[in-house]
Amino acid sequence: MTLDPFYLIVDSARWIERLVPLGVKLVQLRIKERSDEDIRNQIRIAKSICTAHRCQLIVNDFWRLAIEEGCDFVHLGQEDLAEADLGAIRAAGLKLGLSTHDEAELEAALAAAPDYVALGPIYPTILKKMKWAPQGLARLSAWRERVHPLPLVAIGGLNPERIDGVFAHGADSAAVVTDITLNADPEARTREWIRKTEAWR
Ligand SMILES: Cc1ncc(COP(=O)(O)OP(=O)(O)O)c(N)n1
Ligand SMILES: Cc1nc(C(=O)O)sc1CCOP(=O)(O)O
Ligand SMILES: [Mg+2]
Repeated sequence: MTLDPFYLIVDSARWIERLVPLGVKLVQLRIKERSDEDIRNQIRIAKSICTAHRCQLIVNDFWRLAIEEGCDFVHLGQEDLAEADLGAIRAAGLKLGLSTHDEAELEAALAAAPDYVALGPIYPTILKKMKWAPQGLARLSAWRERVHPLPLVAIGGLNPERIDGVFAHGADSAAVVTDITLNADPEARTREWIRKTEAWR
């Protein structure tokens, strides 16, 4: 399986409506602290937009809703993984991406036979408080060796200036939130990301 090198992560279907039509091919819907009803509704809208634009939708955390809504890819962190029913996810035909932040998490992730592994935060992130120091690029290269032949996703503090570095150190896809969603012109920044990742596509 291959992943698009530009992996957009957003917190609403509204963002998906705005940015996916620009040519985004891989997007994660990462919604926190909303009712199941609201999240279900946003998954529905996101799925319909992504289908129309041939964009791969990945649902973060809410694997039950993803199954019920006929999605085909979920992302889970280690705490999510501990509580998830992997058998049910697989039986429903969903692909699975997993977060890792240290050796123990990498072992646990590989044991779950995921479809990709993410390593973060590569650089400091302002999106959420994290207990891990920035991993840096050398760690990404080490993960590349360990994760092969699975795709490796880099996440945390990425921007267009840092893209070439993460790919040169073995990432297959660069995931991003605030560099786009907090940008003064998210549409222009999205186009810049698509251009900058073209060489890796
Ligand atoms: C591509 C990607 N990598 C890592 C994460 C983080 O997942 P998790 O550790 O479960 O934290 P939350 O995103 O749920 O706060 C991710 N979502 N996507
Ligand atoms: C959601 C998330 N997970 C991370 C991890 O390391 O697992 S870093 C991160 C935040 C990514 O946002 P930004 O691109 O704004 O730094
Ligand atoms: Mg999670």
